[in-house]
Amino acid sequence: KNPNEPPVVFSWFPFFGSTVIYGMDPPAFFHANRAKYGDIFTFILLGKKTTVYVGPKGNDFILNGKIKDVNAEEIYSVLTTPVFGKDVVYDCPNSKLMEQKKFMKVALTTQAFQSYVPIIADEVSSYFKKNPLFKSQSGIVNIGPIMAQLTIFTASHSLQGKEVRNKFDESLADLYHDLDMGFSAVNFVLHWAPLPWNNKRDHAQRTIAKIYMDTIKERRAAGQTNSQDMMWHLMNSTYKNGTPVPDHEVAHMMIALLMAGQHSSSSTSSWIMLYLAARPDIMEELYREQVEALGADLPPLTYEDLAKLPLNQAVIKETLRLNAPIHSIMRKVKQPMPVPGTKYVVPANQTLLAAAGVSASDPQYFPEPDLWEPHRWDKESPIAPRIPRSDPEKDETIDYGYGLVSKGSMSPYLPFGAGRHRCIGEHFANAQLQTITAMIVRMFKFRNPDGSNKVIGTDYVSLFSRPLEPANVYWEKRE
Ligand code: HEM
Ligand SMILES: N#Cc1ccc(COc2ccc(/C=C/c3ccc(C(F)(F)[C@](O)(Cn4cnnn4)c4ccc(F)cc4F)nc3)cc2)cc1
Repeated sequence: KNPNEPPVVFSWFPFFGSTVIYGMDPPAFFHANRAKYGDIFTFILLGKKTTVYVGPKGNDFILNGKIKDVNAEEIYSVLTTPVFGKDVVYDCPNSKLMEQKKFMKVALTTQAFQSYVPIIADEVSSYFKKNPLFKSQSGIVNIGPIMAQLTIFTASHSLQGKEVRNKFDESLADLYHDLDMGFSAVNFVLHWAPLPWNNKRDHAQRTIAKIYMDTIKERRAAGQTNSQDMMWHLMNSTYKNGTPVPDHEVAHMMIALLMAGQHSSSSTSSWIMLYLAARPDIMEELYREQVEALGADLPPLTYEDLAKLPLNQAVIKETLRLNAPIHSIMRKVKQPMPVPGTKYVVPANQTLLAAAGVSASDPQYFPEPDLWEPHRWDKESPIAPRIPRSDPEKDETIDYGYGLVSKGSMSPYLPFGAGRHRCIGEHFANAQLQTITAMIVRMFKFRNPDGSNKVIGTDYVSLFSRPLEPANVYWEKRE
């Protein structure tokens, strides 16, 4: 028992340690051990000492850690590089990732969102018109696969471009599935294993990358259009050292963005539909909110309309509070890290784990934390979040090379992370999720098949937490 290191979670097993008990339900594992040991404790994850530091201080310690102290790519690259492809994201120096995030962010402008919202809205309406499962007036459907299809159609058409969207109706869907098989938690540990699916993953990665590179050549030959999509921006970007972004890096960044957006948004949109089925009253309120704000004839949705629908926005915010798709953010410790305010020093070569979701369900910040209640985000709500309003000066923002990001160091609500590795897809994700939700509210009424207000449990085994399957919803069309 080393007094200079955080307490270690007891376990009977050498090597495996607490891996399985953590892997089955990470939030339960975090809460149970926080009660026993406090905000900072170490557990053994597949032979690796992993120090968890929860709460706003822990989030700040890990997410705003200095680049000389904490490293993301050494942990994530084994998982992401075989799926995305080489030379991008975690297969390059962090300084290059910062430039790549700047290129991506440049493409995610208000003007781009203004063109994306009608595209997403049309994809949603035509999806339900075409899908034979929704021919009748009402029925029961397993919602996960529906939202996964909706997400890939809406994200590929808006963010990736029309050519890519059309290819999802042909070969790309199966290739994407093979690639996706490689994007799983087990590959975190068995990435080296010649597992059958890893060969399919590698073939899919090369084939999809080639599809993107052929599309890039076609577009170059056709000459500049005014299209807003991500591919054009990446194709016309140049690194600080004067090198234009090579075609293979454009293709690999497009795959990275496809994977990021797909898993995070399909998980979140599935949760949203399950919460609306559990709370039909909220779904009715959302419908009335649109009628009052946009008119009873419900005109085609625009990007500006989304800001007129505060409850619609709160539904996404509240869902991400309870069901953030990334439950564990991990970093490799590069040199000993003294923990401020304690006698602890986290040794080099250990893993640090930030679990931002723990403070998002802490009663100290969110009264009745386990209650999914979008109205808690209303001004005068009795269960309003108690987020220490760190005054604007102190709520420092910092620029790592891709624009100002809030350090978010005192916030108990960080579904998009914070600091150097913070998400650049937040605004796209919100526009996509708000549009999908608003369109579905227009077409359907949901409830649980048994009429209860229950919500299904979480599958933590895959890389992104998502609802257990099957998760059935009773739906009926609004006349
Ligand atoms: C609900 C949707 C989403 C959630 C909850 C989410 C969450 C996160 C989180 C927690 C991180 C920080 C990871 C870390 O610190 O290790 C992150 C990073 C990132 N996300 Fe997202 N994300 C979402 C959607 C998206 C979308 C749609 C895109 C792309 C269009 C995207 C692209 C990225 C990128 C490029 C990073 C930077 C990784 C790094 O700098 O290391 N995300 N996201
Ligand atoms: N027994 C057992 C047993 C033990 C343990 C477990 C489970 O243990 C764990 C532990 C950690 C994790 C971490 C999730 C994790 C991290 C990084 C990424 C990512 F890098 F991929 C991402 O951030 C994703 N992203 C960002 N925004 N949207 N998506 C990203 C970044 C940039 C980019 F361009 C594309 C990206 F998509 N993805 C996921 C998941 C499961 C199960 C079973």
